[in-house]
Amino acid sequence: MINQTVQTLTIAGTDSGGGAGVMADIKTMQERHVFAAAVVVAVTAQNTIGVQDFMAMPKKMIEEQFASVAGDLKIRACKTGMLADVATVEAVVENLKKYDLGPLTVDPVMIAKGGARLLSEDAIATVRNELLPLADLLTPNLPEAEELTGTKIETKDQMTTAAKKLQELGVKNVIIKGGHQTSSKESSDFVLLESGKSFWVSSPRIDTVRTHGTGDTLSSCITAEIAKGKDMETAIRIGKKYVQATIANGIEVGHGHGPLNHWAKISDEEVED
Ligand SMILES: Nc1ncnc2c1ncn2[C@@H]1O[C@H](COP(=O)(O)OP(=O)(O)O)[C@@H](O)[C@H]1O
Ligand SMILES: Cc1ncc(COP(=O)(O)OP(=O)(O)O)c(N)n1
Repeated sequence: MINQTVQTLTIAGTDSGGGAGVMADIKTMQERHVFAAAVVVAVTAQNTIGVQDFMAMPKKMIEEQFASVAGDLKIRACKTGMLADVATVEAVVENLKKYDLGPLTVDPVMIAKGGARLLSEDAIATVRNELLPLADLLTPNLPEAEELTGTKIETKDQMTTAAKKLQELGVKNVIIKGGHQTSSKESSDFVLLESGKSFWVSSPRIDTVRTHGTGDTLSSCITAEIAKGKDMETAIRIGKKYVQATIANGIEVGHGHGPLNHWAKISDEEVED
């Protein structure tokens, strides 16, 4: 008898250009050897140059996708990405409460690298008050952590304080990503675990414009590792190694912020599944 394949779910928006959102999530999960399903909550017309347009899915369609997935698959871990607006966040929260989809990683996507808003301003409070308390892991970048905590974050000390504030909002584990700190030679993310343990995961900053989808890739890799049964710290460390490899081994696609190389491999001891 064949063991059941580890199944994961992304709940996010699509990227027609293939670099971010559901597309980056599925490529990452596939590369990390788990099966990926998707509840598409928004569709974007997007490429490496920017987001040209987007449309959120109607509530009924979101509900039906959740029912289809939960009615057939055994999801071991899931993640959220772009959630567009208040109605979409509320629909996702309702369905996350309804079905057992395993540990939840929330990537609170707000603004794309090109500057386009992927979450309406009035939906930030809904994410903070309704979605965050459901999250096993929250993965904000610096501007997202600033919005969610209502504080300016410019220093490492401010990152650690913000992580504590985010935990107070009901999130179990937090990783604040430092990718936007472009003046630093290292790309350092701060992790605060449920146990109170905290640490930095750092890697050399790579000087490239090909960083479209870094946040999605990190959060979906961590989700895949959690689904495979890795503990939170190990899953985060593998996620960081994988995202570094996908940036370091760049591919040439498009004319703007190019996508990552999801084929990039990390060494066997980190893959160990
Ligand atoms: N130029 C870079 N070199 C190395 N790592 C990077 C670089 N840019 C981002 N990262 C890493 O990619 C991950 C995603 O970070 P970030 O870009 O801040 O998220 P987002 O895509 O959500 O804005 C983090 O682990 C961060 O440290
Ligand atoms: C549909 C969609 N979802 C998420 C993002 C943002 O992805 P992220 O990994 O934060 O990468 P950048 O936008 O910062 O390149 C997106 N662009 N589209």
